[in-house]
Amino acid sequence: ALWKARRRSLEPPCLPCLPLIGSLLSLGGPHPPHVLFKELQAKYGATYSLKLGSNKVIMVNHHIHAKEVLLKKGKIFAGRSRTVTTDVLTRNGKGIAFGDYSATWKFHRKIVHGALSMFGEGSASIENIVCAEAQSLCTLMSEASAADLSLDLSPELTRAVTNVICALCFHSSYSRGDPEFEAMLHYSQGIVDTVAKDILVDIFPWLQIFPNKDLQRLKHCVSIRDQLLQKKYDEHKADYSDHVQRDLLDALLRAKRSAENNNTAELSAGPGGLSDDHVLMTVGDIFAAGVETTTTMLKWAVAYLIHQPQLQKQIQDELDRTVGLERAPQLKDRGSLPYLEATIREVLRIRPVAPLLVPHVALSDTSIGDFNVTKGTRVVINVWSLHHDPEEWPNPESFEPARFLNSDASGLVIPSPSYLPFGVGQRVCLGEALAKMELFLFLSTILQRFTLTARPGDPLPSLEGKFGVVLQPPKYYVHALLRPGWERHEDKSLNP
Ligand code: HEM
Repeated sequence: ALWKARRRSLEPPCLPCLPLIGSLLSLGGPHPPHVLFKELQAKYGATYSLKLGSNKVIMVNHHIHAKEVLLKKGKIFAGRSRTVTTDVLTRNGKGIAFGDYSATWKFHRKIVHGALSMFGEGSASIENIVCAEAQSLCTLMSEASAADLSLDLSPELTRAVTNVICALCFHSSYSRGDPEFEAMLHYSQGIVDTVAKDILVDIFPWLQIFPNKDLQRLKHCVSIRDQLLQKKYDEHKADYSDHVQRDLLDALLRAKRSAENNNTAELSAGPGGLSDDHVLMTVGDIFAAGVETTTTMLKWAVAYLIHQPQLQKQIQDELDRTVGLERAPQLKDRGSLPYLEATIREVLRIRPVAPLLVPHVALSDTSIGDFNVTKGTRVVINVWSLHHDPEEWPNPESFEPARFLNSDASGLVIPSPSYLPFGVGQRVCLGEALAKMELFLFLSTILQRFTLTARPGDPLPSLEGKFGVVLQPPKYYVHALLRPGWERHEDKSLNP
């Protein structure tokens, strides 16, 4: 009994010397936070804590504890903390990503999940939207290739991915240079930058990287965003019909109306239901969570492909065999392109875009393994540690898509439970299916046509991440070479 009592009162080892950690940790410094927190395991074990005034943070670096937090005790750890910026961004927590766990939040998440799966795998429309964006990106790359120019793909990928999200949320698509679209690109960047900084400061206050002018910038960007969202919302309300669902806004409007007309327990969202603010903030969330992440993963994938011409060749052989040159790749080809799928999985492993997920908060007193956890504690899952655990991933820093292939390379596997690029459980990424679809369609469409190389005379792209908003590859230029056999397809877009 004594032993049990002792066991129960175990506290995770606490980092003793914050000024030291604080000085090691600076965003521009040699150790991005996730790397430093991985290294500290050697001294403190895989689960340890940091205490900062009244805030306590537990850092989880091993998959067993990570799954206890996210799955086994997923509801207990489903909370989020509020910060100054998330309150500004989400009208005091009315979105999903930063909304605290509640009846309204659960209802809200369920509606959005349903609406997204409607557009998800198996359904044609979003696939067509993504394919069209991929084709238009390829046209641009062809023009550059014909003029022997190299491209910074970053803004082009951002534009393409933003257009997909615009189509999904309010069935509008924009051409280059459209003022509304340019405004959107601009404010989105401002929002993602400031919010991500503030989340880091919430967990690691000593970083002190969040000056007042960031808050000013955020407020400005949010007000521009809100005007645009309000305009779209008003338009949707004006021509809403119960019988047509054109996009996510329609789906949310319908859910809101049926909840209002129907007070059954199942549909009830708790006091207040879904307000107009909730609907607007959902769309804001999808933009904030869906653009930068997907774009960044595409940039990492291209950077790694440039490093591995052999891998490009393997994927292209696969494409030539299954898709050929006469049509564009489609989602249904996914099962017959294992090398490409394995490459996507490996990119998500080696450079997880959200290496610390979004911090979770314990909603009541609980435990992780033998360690006590008190209500209100923030829990950070270090996915970087999970994905670079040498026990689970031999040579973790080496980029080897074949890890995800079965022994005769004919099918896919997930070789370790230490793999959570989208999180798991109550707070799992809502856009996982959409993001995977985009990665597959963009990369297959590009590789069908082009071989990607560095700009002549340039070194290969750096594979070191810059930690800021998300884990970003430094800027690089791509020299895209049209593949043999493609000349005759020029000026003609392929239909899926
Ligand atoms: C490759 C691209 C993406 C990656 C790697 C990614 C990863 C993640 C991760 C790690 C989380 C946090 C999980 C947690 O807190 O435990 C998350 C949350 C979220 N993601 Fe994604 N994401 C991606 C794309 C998208 C897209 C395209 C959308 C839009 C539809 C999206 C919408 C969301 C939302 C709404 C949340 C908040 C969920 C919640 O708090 O309940 N994500 N994502």
